[in-house]
Order: sequence, then structure tokens, then C-alpha cells
Amino acid sequence: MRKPFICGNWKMNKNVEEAEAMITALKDKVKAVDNVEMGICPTALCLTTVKKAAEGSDLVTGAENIYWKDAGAYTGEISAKMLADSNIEYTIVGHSERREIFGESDYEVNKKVLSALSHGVKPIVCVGETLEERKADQIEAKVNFQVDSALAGLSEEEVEDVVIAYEPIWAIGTGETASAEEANRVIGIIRNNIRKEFPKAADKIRIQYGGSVKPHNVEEIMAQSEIDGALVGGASLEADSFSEIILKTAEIYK
Ligand SMILES: O=C[C@H](O)COP(=O)(O)O
Repeated sequence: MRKPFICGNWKMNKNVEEAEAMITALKDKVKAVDNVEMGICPTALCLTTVKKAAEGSDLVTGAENIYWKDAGAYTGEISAKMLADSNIEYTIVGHSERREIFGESDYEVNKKVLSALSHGVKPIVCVGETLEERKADQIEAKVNFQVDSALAGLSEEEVEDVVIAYEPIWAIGTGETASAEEANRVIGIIRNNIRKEFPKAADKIRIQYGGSVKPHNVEEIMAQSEIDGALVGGASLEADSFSEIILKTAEIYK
């Protein structure tokens, strides 16, 4: 069985003091959990604070974005090598906000995935369709293209270390979710597509759902057979709501 992964994406929220306080509160609430991988992706400014505050717990830390070069004249960027040097385990790559607001392409997403893996940092690759694409029956074409592009050039072993987050763009921060069955259906499509090129990795790779995951809907989502966790935005900002999501997932996987 794949170990579920519940990961918070704080986006551009929390200063250093708030980050430390939240992790201190969270780690106490989830200290008994051993069957769910738990993580937080804070801003670059708070990465080492979160890492340090999480010491003594099973919480892992991830960046929200990287650039694919190791070092150099790339103002404003951080590299996978820098994350690895600070023992940061994960990085989100290709979040829809980065694709839409900052124009990040599938080509860049692939370069970032390759760079992350080359430094032992696990990428959480976000994919998902817009409402227009959903209405035009293009969900499958869109997510499979994004996943194929992101995984281009990877070995089967490397694919096992990747996490995919299926986040329908229309469900992010809107309070709207894909029904649990629909999320499960699309995630099944993604897994079957991965199976064509990576038959062994397809059953091992974890595919999360993201988009308005909250304490009140997480049980339904996590009860689905293809869904291996959640990438949580808004509800990861408070220790109470995020720990509730983790504890309910742990209960389902008992
Ligand atoms: O990365 C997380 C997603 O964008 C979901 O955000 P949300 O839970 O606030 O809808």
C-alpha cells in the first residue's frame, strides 16, 4: 500500500514568527501519527525556520518552487542544490499559480523536476485543467500532456520518487471541489497513462488531490482508492484545521 502524503502549501503567507508558532502547535497535535507522511511547504524565507521547528517530529519540509540551475546570476531564485544542502526533502513544481501568473511552461517544469531529483529532492508536480478545458472535455488530454512532459527523461526509479498533485484549477481556493469520485477517476487516468511508460513506478508513485481540501471533506476524498494524499492550501495555514485533515487521513489508513 502506498503511504499517503498530506502536504500543506502555504503559498505567500506567514512571516518567520508565525511559521515557527504554527509548526510548534502542529507537531504536538500530530505526534501520534505514523501512517501518514506529513509536510509543509512554506515560503523560501521560512524554509529553515520550519525545518528547525519540525525537529523531533516526522514533519517534512518542502519549497514552493525552485530554479533548475545550481547557482549563479539568477536573481530571486533558489536551487534544488540549496534545498539539499539544508536537508529540505521536497519541492513543489509547476503549481498552477506559477504556470498562470508567472508563465511557467511544461519545459521549465521538466527541467525543475530533473534538477530536484539530481539533488535528492523529491518534486511534487502539480497538474490540472481549467474550467474551460473541463467543459470542452479536455481533462484527460491536458493532465496527461502535463504529466508526460514533467516526467520526460526520468528513469523508472526516479519516477517512484515523484509525487503528482492533481489540482483542477477551478477548485483551488474557491471552496469548490471535484467530487471525490471524479477526482479518483482523473487520478486513475493519470496513473494508467504513467503505466504505459513506467509500468513498475505507476503502482508506487503517489498522486495527491488538491483543491479546497478541508476537514469536512477530507474523509470522502481520502477514502478513494487512487488518491494517495492531498496538497492543501488554505486549510494548512492553521494547526487545528491541518491537524484535523492529517488525523482523519490517519484514521482511514488504519
Ligand atoms: O497547493 C494547494 C492548492 O493550490 C489548493 O489550495 P486550496 O486548498 O486553498 O484550494
